This record gives sequence, structure tokens and C-alpha cells, in this order.
Amino acid sequence: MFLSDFTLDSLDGRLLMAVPKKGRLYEASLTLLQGSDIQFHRHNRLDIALCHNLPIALVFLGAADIPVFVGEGRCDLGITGQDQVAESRTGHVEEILQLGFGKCKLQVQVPARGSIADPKELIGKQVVSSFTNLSREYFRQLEVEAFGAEAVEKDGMKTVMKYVGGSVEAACALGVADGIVDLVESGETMKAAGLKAISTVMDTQAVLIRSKTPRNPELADLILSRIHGVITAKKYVLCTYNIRRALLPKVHEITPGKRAPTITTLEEEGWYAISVMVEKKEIAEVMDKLEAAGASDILVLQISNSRAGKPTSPSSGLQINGTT
Ligand SMILES: Nc1ncnc2c1ncn2[C@@H]1O[C@H](COP(=O)(O)OP(=O)(O)OP(=O)(O)O)[C@@H](O)[C@H]1O
Ligand SMILES: O=P(O)(O)OC[C@H]1O[C@H](OP(=O)(O)OP(=O)(O)O)[C@H](O)[C@@H]1O
Repeated sequence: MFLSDFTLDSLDGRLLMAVPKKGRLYEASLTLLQGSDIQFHRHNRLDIALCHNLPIALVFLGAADIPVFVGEGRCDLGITGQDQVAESRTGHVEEILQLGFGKCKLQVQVPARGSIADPKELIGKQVVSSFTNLSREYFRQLEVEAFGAEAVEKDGMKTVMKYVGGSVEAACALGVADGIVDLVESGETMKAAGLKAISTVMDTQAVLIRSKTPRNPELADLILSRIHGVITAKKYVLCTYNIRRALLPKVHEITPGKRAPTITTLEEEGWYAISVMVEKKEIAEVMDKLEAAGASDILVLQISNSRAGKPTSPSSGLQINGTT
């Protein structure tokens, strides 16, 4: 069900944010919204939810449709995969934040027991994918390398690309394809289907995207800032420890911090207290190194939320990339 219970008036003045309605990105997207204090109640089967505490309406859409809605300016912000943005071919969205979930690879796969070992061997054969634009572009490049741009332009592509909406991995076994281009995360699906990857078309993860003409740029920046805060908090822990003055340069190398460590003097002569953000995945090793370097009273604290502070760029131009 979509707009029936909403008059367009109820959306008036609201920033529209597109969120995956199901699938691999759904749960993590909702967790992100919750962490950003975007409060809403989604009525059963309704694909639009009004936020209680902000002038925002969430629009629940398929991940593949989100770049289209945002690209055409129908929605102002959206959460989807980089693969979907690239496949949609819309030039009208900006990827403003990598969200660190939904990480996988779009890969060329062939029967594990077959003779094909190089994607070039699929030229002139049948390839099935849900990502036909990206696949066509990938094989066009291979054909250009093999035959030259002029020949490909004149004769057209030799590789035959077929679209399948789901269960792409079954295409080879069913005799519909010589190879497929599909997403791989753990590799379980590929293995179970008797396939092997022979090359990577792209690495992808979930991203926050923004229309080039958002209705309310200040509110879009506020949401970006909140989501960035949640992601940073999840990625880092706060490490505190005490250290003698002489050892400061040594431990500074171990914990340079996200920007820089906070150093305060202790009441005890010659001793300093350090407080510094450390990436969660490195904390055990960092603690080992600090201890070996002579630090004492090492504590690690979870960060429940964070803010980077005022952006230096002008309001509607806020862009925070590289949060992987
Ligand atoms: N195995 C996976 N691991 C991590 N992320 C994935 C995985 N599969 C898909 N994704 C990411 O999630 C996005 C949505 O994929 P998903 O298959 O969940 O879509 P969907 O909306 O349920 O579509 P469909 O109905 O076609 O299955 C993908 O474009 C990709 O960015
Ligand atoms: O490497 P893995 O961890 O096994 O994940 C890869 C699978 O996940 C996705 O499909 P999904 O399960 O979302 O369903 P779909 O085939 O219907 O798209 C993708 O299309 C692969 O089939």
C-alpha cells in the first residue's frame, strides 16, 4: 500500500527519505534511523511513515528503485547500495556517506568444474545478471581491449547480456547462462550453486545518497550529521590511560587518535592522563602495545553517540565520505 492513506498535504514541507523496504539492507537501515533518533511508526504494509519528532517522511522502497526516486528529486535522501546507484545510471544523486554495512562484491562467476578461468573467455557467450548495465559496461571494456573500440562500436557487442531479477546463481545450472554477474558476501550461495568467482566488477556497501536539489538542505545536513555520528560511535571506542611524561612520544605513536589525543596532567608529578579514540577492531592490539610501552590504568569505554562538530563547508554542501 502506498499513498492512499496520505494526502499529498500531509507530506508538504517534509523532507522525504527513501529507505529499503526489505532485503539485506532493511534491518541495518532501521537500526541507523533509530540511533539517529528519527522516530516513526510504520502502519502495517504502508510504505510511507511520518516522523513524530522531525519534519521528515520515510518512504519504503526497493533498494534498486531508491537511486531513481532520489535522482529524480522525488525523495531528498536515500539509503541503498553503491551497486544500485551505479546500476541505475542516474547522474543526479550524490553519495554523501558510506554506511559500513551491506558490504559485498559484484563478481563474475562461472561453473567451478567448467573450463572457463578468465572473464575474457565469456566474450561472445551468454551472461545473466540483475546488474545488466554494470555487466554490459564491464564486458564492453573487455571487448574493446580484445578487438578495439572501433570494431565494438561498428559491430556491436558480442557478449549476450540477459536480465534476471533474482536467484541469478541458478542460471548456469539451468543452461540459461555460461557465466553470471552477481553479489558475493560470504560466498555460500556461490559455493552451493557450484560456481566460482573469476573477477570482481565492483566492491559495494550501503551509502546515504542525496538528491542534487534537496527540498530542505539544512535538514538533510542534520540527518547526515546524526547518521555520521552513529556510524563513528559504532566504529570507535574511547581509550583512557595514565603515562609518565618521558613515555608520551612513544604512546602517541601507538594512539595518535582520530584527530589527536586529549592530554591532561595528573595530580601526581610527572604523570599524564590520555583520552583517545581508537578503532574498535584494533583495540586489543593497541592495549597490548600500550601496556608493553609502560602505560597503566588502561580503560576502554563504549561510545554511544558522537558528533564531529560543525562542518567547514557551507550548509547544503556537507559531504562526509570514507567512513568504511
Ligand atoms: N549477500 C549480501 N551481503 C551484503 N549485502 C548485500 C548482499 N546481497 C545484497 N546486498 C546489498 O543489498 C542490496 C539489496 O539487495 P537485496 O537482495 O536485499 O535486495 P531486495 O530489495 O530484497 O531485492 P530483490 O527483491 O531483488 O532480492 C544490494 O544491492 C547490495 O547492495
Ligand atoms: O555470498 P552470500 O553471503 O551467500 O550472499 C550472496 C547472495 O546474496 C544475495 O542474494 P539474496 O540472498 O539477497 O537473494 P536473491 O538471490 O533473491 O537476490 C546475492 O544475490 C547472492 O545470491
